[in-house]
Amino acid sequence: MADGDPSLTSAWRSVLSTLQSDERVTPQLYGFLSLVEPKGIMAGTFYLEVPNEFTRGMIEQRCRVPLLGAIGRLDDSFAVSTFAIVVNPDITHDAPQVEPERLESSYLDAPAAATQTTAPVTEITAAPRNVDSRLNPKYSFDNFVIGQSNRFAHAAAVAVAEAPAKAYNPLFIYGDSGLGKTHLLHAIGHYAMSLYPGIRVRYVSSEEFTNDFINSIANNRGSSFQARYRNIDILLIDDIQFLQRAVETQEAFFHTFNTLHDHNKQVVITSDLPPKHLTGFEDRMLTRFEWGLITDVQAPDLETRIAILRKKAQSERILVPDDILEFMATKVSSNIRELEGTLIRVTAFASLNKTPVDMNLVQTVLKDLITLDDDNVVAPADIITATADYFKLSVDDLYGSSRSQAIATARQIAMYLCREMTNLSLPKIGQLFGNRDHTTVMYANKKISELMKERRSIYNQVTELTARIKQTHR
Ligand SMILES: Nc1ncnc2c1ncn2[C@@H]1O[C@H](COP(=O)(O)OP(=O)(O)OP(=O)(O)O)[C@@H](O)[C@H]1O
Repeated sequence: MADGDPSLTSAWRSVLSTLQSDERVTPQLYGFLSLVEPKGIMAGTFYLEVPNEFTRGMIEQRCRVPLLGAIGRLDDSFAVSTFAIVVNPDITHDAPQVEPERLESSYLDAPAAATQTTAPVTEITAAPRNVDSRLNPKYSFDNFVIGQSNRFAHAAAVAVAEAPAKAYNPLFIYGDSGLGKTHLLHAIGHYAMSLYPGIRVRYVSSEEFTNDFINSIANNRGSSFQARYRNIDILLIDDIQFLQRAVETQEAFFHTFNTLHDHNKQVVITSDLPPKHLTGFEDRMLTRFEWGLITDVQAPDLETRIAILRKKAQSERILVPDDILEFMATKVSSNIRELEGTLIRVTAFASLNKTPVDMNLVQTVLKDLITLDDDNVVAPADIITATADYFKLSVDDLYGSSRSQAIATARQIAMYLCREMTNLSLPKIGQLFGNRDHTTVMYANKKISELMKERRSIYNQVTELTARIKQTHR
C-alpha cells in the first residue's frame, strides 16, 4: 500500500478512533499519536512516520499495547499485526499537547517512594526521553506473586528499582526457565519509570544485544550501538547465558557494563545458572557479575502456584473454584509458563462450551496436556514441521511473509506452540520465523489465546496439533 492511499488513511483513522476511546490513552498521549503519518503496510507491519525521536519514544513506550490492540482490530483484509515507527523530521505538524520540557523537569522531582530510599534522584542524568524501553506491560510487580521461592529475588528487584545503582549493582538473578526472571526484569523497569518519570530504561535479551552488535559492525555504526546501550540509566539484560563463547559480543558487553557501572548506572542480569557455573565467559566478566548481589528464583511451592493461578484467573476475570486451581497446580509443578498455558486451555474450553470450569472439564482438558519430562524436549523445528503438515502448508510458508489469512493464522499458532512447548525466548522465536520482532511473537501469543476462547475451530486445531507433537515425543 502506498503513501497517500485512501484505504491506508482510512485504516489509520480507524486505529485513531479506537485509540481515542481507549482509557489507557490519555489526551496527552493522543496528542503524540495525532502527529503520526501512516506510510504503508508491508508484510503485516504498519509503517508509521513521526517528526522526532521524542514522539517515537512516547508512542513506543506509552502507547505500544493499545496501538497493537487497535491495529489488531482492523479488518482482516489489511492483514496487519504490528507496527514500526520511523522518524522523519520533514513531517510538519502542530506541536504535541505536552511540551517535552515539562516531562523532563518532572523527572527531576524526587518521587515519594524514592525519597524513602537513600537514592539521590538527581544523580540520574536528565536527557531526551527517546529510549525505547521495550518493556512488556504484562509484567509488573503488581501481578508478581511472592512466595518462598522468589521472595529474596523480588525484594532485591524492588530495591534496585527504588534506588538504581545504589542498592545492588549489578543485580544478578538466576534460575530455571519459566520461573519469573523476565517478569522481574520488566517489573523493575516499570516501577523505576513510575518512580522516576523519564528515566532511561532499556530491556534487551542477549540475542537482541548480539544482533544489534553484529548489525552495528556490519553497517559500520558502532557509535550508534554505543549510544543505544550506554546513554541509559538502567540496562536490563535477559538470559546472559546466550553470550557464552560469543567472544566479540562479550567484549562489547564488557565495555558496556564497565561504562554503565563507572557512571553509576544500574545493570540487572538474568541467567539460567549462577556466575560460577557459567562456562564460556571470560573470568573478568564473571568477576563483575559477582560485584553486586546474586539471587536465585526457585520452582514455586504448591501454595505459590495456586496463588499465581488465582491471580491470573482474576486478571482475566474468570471464575475458577479454589479446588480446581489447586488440582491444576498439583498437576503442573515446575514451570509457571506451562501452568499459565493450562489455565488458558481450560478457560478457552469453558468459554467455547459455555460451561463453568469444573473438575470434569479440567480433567478432560488436562488429558491432552500431559507434560513432557525434561529429557523429552520438543524442538521448535518439529513444531513448525507439524504445523505446516497439519495445515497442508510448506515450512517456508510459515517462515515467510505471506499475509494470507490462513497462513498468518497457522504461523501464529506455530509461534504460540513454540512459546508454550519450548524454553525459547520471544526474540529467539521471532528470529526463527524469518527474523520477526519479539513483539510479533507476543502479539501472536495473545491473539491465539483469545481466538481459542472465541472459535472452536482454532481451539480444536491447537489441541489436535499439541497432541500430535507430543505423540511423536513420547
Ligand atoms: N511469581 C510469579 N507471579 C506471577 N506470574 C509469574 C511468576 N513467576 C512467573 N510468572 C509468569 O510465568 C511466565 C514465565 O515467566 P518468565 O518468562 O518471567 O520466566 P523466565 O524465568 O524468564 O524464563 P526463561 O528463562 O525461559 O526466559 C510469565 O508469564 C510470568 O508472568
